[in-house]
Amino acid sequence: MVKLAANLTMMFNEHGFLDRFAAAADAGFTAVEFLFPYDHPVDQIAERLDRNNLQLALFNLPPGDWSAGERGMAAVPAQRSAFPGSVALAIEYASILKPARLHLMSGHGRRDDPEAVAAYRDNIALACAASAPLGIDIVIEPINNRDMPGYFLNNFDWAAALIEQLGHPNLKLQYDIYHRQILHGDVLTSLAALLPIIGHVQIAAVPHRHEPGSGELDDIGILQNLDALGYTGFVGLEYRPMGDTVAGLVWRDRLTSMENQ
Ligand SMILES: O=C(O)C(=O)[C@@H](O)CO
Ligand SMILES: [Mg+2]
Repeated sequence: MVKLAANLTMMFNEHGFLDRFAAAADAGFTAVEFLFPYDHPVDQIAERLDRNNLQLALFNLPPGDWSAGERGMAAVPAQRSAFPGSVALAIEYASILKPARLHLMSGHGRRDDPEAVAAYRDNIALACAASAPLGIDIVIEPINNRDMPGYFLNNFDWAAALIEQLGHPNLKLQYDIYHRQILHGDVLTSLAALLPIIGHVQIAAVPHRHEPGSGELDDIGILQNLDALGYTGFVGLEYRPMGDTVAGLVWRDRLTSMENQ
């Protein structure tokens, strides 16, 4: 049975951020994830997790100035001096919130730029070293160019080769099925091949990023396949509900009834 984590940045937007924890628990979730906690005092988030008996699957390191279009700092040479401070902030939150994984975003850049690649490798090493004592994995996620034009990490094979080359024991792949399908397709075969390095999975229907099962792939079949492969991590539900979040959860009932067959 796959372990689902509601993504509180995208789901339950009927409520303010801190109230989404109770809404997710009321809807039957036992785990959540979100993109960025940094606008809220860490103790308030910890209290909501605790009060609602929720595990935290994942959140992201600070992305730079999101409203100015920045989407991470790790592969951005001009951000080298700011990067250690961003890791320190993430570790401050993580030491209290205790997520299973932290997602490190690359930012914009080109993989044929040696300075960007060098910054990325060095910054990954720094983030892995800082999170290892907490028992937390760093995950890196290839993101498609349609949603994030110019994003540095936009290739699954390149990401997998880098993870192998760097050899950090706590560096893993964030496999987002939505991005995978848009970038390369071949979801089932690549899930099986990459399973040993996958630290976190996310899902949304392609192409509109709505509820699983509402797009071009058999998302429920893919989740069953992932389970059969022996994946034991979380699956983050990183989708934008078409309407009311709870009403849209009928797809989850279909998954559960198939799992119980
Ligand atoms: O966009 C995604 O996919 C993510 O997982 C985010 O963490 C980054 O926007
Ligand atoms: Mg994702």
